[in-house]
Amino acid sequence: MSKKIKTMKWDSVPLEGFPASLMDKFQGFVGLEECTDYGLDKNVKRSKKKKQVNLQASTVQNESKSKVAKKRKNKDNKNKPETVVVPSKKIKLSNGFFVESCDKVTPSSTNITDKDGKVKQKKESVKGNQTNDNIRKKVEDKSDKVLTSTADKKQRIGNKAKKRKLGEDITEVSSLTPEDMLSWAEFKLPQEIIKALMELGFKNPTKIQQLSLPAAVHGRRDILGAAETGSGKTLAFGLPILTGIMKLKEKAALKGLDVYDIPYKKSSVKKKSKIEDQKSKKIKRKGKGRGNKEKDVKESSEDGYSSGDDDVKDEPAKVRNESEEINNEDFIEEFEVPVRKREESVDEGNDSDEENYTHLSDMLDSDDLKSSDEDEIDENDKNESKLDQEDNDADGVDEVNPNEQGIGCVKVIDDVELPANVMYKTGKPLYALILTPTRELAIQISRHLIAAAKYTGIKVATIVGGMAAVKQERVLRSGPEIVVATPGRLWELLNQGQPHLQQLSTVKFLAIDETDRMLERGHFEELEPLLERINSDESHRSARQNFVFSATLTLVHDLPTHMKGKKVTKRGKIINRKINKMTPQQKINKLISMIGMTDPKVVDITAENLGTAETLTESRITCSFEHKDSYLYYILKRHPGRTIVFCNSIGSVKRLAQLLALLKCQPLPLHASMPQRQRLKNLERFRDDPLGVLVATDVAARGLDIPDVDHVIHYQVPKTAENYVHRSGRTARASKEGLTILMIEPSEAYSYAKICRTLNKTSELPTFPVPLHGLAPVKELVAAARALDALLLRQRRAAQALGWRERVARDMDMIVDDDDVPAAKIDPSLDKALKMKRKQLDSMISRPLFPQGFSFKYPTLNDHVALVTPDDNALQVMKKAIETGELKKDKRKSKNDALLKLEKKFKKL
Ligand SMILES: Nc1ncnc2c1ncn2[C@@H]1O[C@H](COP(=O)(O)OP(=O)(O)OP(=O)(O)O)[C@@H](O)[C@H]1O
Repeated sequence: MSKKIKTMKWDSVPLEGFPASLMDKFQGFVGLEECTDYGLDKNVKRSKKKKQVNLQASTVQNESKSKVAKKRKNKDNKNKPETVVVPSKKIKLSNGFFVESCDKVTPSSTNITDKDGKVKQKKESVKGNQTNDNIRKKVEDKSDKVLTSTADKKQRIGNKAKKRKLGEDITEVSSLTPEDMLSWAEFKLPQEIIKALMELGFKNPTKIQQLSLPAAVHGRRDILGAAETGSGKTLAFGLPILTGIMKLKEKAALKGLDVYDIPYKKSSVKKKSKIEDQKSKKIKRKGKGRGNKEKDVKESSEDGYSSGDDDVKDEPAKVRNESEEINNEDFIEEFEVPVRKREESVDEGNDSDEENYTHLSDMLDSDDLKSSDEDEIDENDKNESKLDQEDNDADGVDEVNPNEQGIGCVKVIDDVELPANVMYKTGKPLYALILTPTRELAIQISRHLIAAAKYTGIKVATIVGGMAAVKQERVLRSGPEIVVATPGRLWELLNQGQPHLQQLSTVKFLAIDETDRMLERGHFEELEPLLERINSDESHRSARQNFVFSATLTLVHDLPTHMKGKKVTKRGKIINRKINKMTPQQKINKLISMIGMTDPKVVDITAENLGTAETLTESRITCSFEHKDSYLYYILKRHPGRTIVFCNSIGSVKRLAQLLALLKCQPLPLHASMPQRQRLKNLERFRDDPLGVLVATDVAARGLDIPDVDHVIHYQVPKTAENYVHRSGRTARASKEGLTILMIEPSEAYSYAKICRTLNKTSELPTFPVPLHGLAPVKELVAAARALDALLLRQRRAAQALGWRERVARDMDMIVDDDDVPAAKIDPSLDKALKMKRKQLDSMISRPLFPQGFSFKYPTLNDHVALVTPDDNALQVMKKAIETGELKKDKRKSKNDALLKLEKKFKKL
């Protein structure tokens, strides 16, 4: 040990985020940090000073350099072709921003002159161009009706080069003006948010946004929202959260209060009861006037904003009209809170702080995504802890290089038990927590929020498994106002004592997306303790605003057969164990109590279609198990388009992806046992390819917002009606049209009938038209691919067996000499057969599948040079079939009576 260290004394240091009075509650800390005698901090400061001195010196140099550079730049500019920009409209926003709408913005004159928006606006114009390119490409693909293999390839490659991130919008930079945004005015959202919405091109709120924003923003009510898939639920909770955070910050800054102490929610509710008390007293006093007064109140609440009768949309207005005793201050302002000076560090909002934002591709581009076997199932991010621990070990030296200081810094935390009911204040409050069931959804929601919060300075962090925890911790250290997370990783970091997350019990906003899925028993074991932790402080729980959203919030699926009806025991005793399934109201009540909501407003607009989008066209294909692959291949080839094929298991996804790859369909698999890096890559590739085929499990069923998915194919009947709704909801989003095809084999008839019953379908789904004569050559081709697949499987198994022999020998410390080394080829006949089959398949794929004169508009299923006509559009084909009544005949003729019988049977039950 060096002399310096020997002479040092142990000293106590304040822990980040903990008041000194609580320090003695902790036991088990072994602090070696003091060994550094704060040398690290000092040195950091010193190095900062050094940097400043260097900066000053360099500015003198830079000034002279910049003169030269300017000259060069001018010279360069002279050489460049001049771009003339003619702004068609220039409007000044109330917040002082200028908005121009130009036909061509390359580069805008505003971009050059406007200091504030210089970089951002340039970026936007680039994004806009890329977007246009993308859309143009798609339009060209479809309207030109010609797809050459080279063009197709180029397109795929071109799209790859763009590297947009998951959840990033591809809509064109909108040409909306502030005047177009009037329909948002009634919600009184901050100008910064309106500006972002304008740029996103969101001219009007969607129905769910319209119905939930008044109660959420003005009434500060908890919201239980159920609306069809793709209807904008994310912003229905995102906008109130962003607005609420801005108001809280504003209030804290104005009055010098501690944000932690400002209650947010329930003012309206408490006040409502107070007002109602006063109202009733007044009304009693007024005697005769009572009837009129009541009528007035009722009328003001009948605003069409709620499906229930507990609407508070007009509360502020009502209050003002109603009584003079109740003054007309803003709802937040009404609270008398203990005045406490804020800590200096509270005001941390900084737009330009890029590091505070989590960027998916930042994570992807760096090599800290983990390898395949580290990453298993979303819902159970458990296995990651060990590997991430290694990352954490390195984390201590992340910001300061120990070698530079000469003395390292060691943190030893010995199984610390943090008291659950302690309030943690880090000076950078965590305002909102958003929980989602899948990692991809968390990333997507973050992106949507970041886009809406573009001008607010609010930072959003994404905390998900499958990515290095060290980066996520770093982002958390910067104190983001919003954390979007999956339960597993959040729970892990929370238990590791991550300071920012210790504020979970004081969050002002909690949103649980896809709530019904999240709270399903046995799915997220971390969720229950998480909620316990979040609800551990009663005063904060009751002041917290909660948002619970899903397309199937009020949908209750049938119980599995084993849970209903009579059961005969081994001894022959008959037990009637009929369990009644929950009613929608019971389901909602359960959610309310589990989350700790109070007085929520229920906005359920799923009544008619039970969660599926109005613009969705549903259909089915009934076939034998044997022919499912052929039907699927037929649809993919006959009706090309961006398609998601859903399977019920990881095994099915793997098998199908392998088969489709052999058939040259370029499938992109997605399932929970893939490495996270690959999952995201495949999703991004799928999004960028207008002819992409994603083969996925239900991990992709909920929430994913990939624009312009043309078809959703349920390769297997989903296990529940909820899954059917969510899978189907990946198409027909944001008022666009889409088609879903449910593939049913006889053994799935029961599940199909159950889904129909749960979704109140009075008749069977219409059959998707597939001409049988068109299917014959497809069957032949698929059979050849399957044969090849079987041979490949044999080969893989044999190779695995050989590897196994070698491994066992090594494990037993056996000397493996040359004679023992297995022959490179296990079975020469297998190899030969493989070669032959491959050749055969390739030649079949290259041949026209249909004889000349075949009724299809193009001659082959497999030739990319084939013409694609609008008649090939599956949605149009289906719609036409419905219109012409082809289906009625089909229904009578078909052998699906078994399904109808089953359905009838269900009705009798
Ligand atoms: N006001 C709006 N105007 C136009 N588009 C909007 C608006 N609000 C949201 N969107 C867009 O609608 C699409 C669907 O939104 P979102 O993902 O929030 O749907 P959702 O209801 O949560 O769907 P799901 O139930 O599948 O999770 C997104 O691309 C989003 O950008």
